[in-house]
Amino acid sequence: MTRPGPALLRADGLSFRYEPGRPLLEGWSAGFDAGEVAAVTGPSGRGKSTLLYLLGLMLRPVSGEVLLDGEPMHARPDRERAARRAATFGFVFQDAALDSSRTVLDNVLETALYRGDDRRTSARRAHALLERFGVALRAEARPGQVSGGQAQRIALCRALLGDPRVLLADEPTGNLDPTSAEVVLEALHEQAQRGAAVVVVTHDPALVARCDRELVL
Ligand SMILES: Nc1ncnc2c1ncn2[C@@H]1O[C@H](COP(=O)(O)OP(=O)(O)OP(=O)(O)O)[C@@H](O)[C@H]1O
Repeated sequence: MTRPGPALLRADGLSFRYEPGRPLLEGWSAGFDAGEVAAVTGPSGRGKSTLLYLLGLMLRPVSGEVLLDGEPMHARPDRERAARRAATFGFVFQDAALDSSRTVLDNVLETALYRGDDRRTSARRAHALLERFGVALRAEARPGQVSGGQAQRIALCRALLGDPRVLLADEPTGNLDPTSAEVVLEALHEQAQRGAAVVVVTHDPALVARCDRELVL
């Protein structure tokens, strides 16, 4: 009999607090499978963004583990965690987190170039993504010259550029009109259909209703 493999991404007994601070997570566990869009919801300040940082290997838990393909990541050295992050994860930060000193295109290319991907191939793909999300004309602009909603779509382009196996998105439709939000939601589902585990932090009940599962923090 074949047993199901490990979840693509798994949180196992995660505890975390900022120092000094009250515990945000205590023994939190969940699995995220390929092909699934999971929503993480809960009141403001409960630790949803922090959970994404833990899942995305940007923070280390106080105790517990994040497992990628069943492999525990806690004890891996920073350099290996960063390399795994660049190879596996796409991250859409809540405030887009674009570097204002670089053009939009260079922001989208940032992780790909860190990974050592070919610049010309990556740039072609970046242009196609910017086109798809309606921000191609802004490719040579600086992030300070684009709107909040455009910045959010640019951040999504950066996250999708490497065809990530895990896509972590923090309020990815927060600044968007309904039509643009729909385009983003479709992109999240498409990435899941391509075999990614997608985790979306959101306060939007309409978005939650369109996810496969809701985890309430
Ligand atoms: N770097 C930090 N140092 C100390 N405390 C922090 C830090 N980042 C966040 N916090 C605190 O941790 C708590 C959880 O923050 P977090 O952003 O994870 O919550 P959230 O659920 O995503 O909130 P929201 O829905 O408002 O975005 C908050 O009280 C916040 O002030």
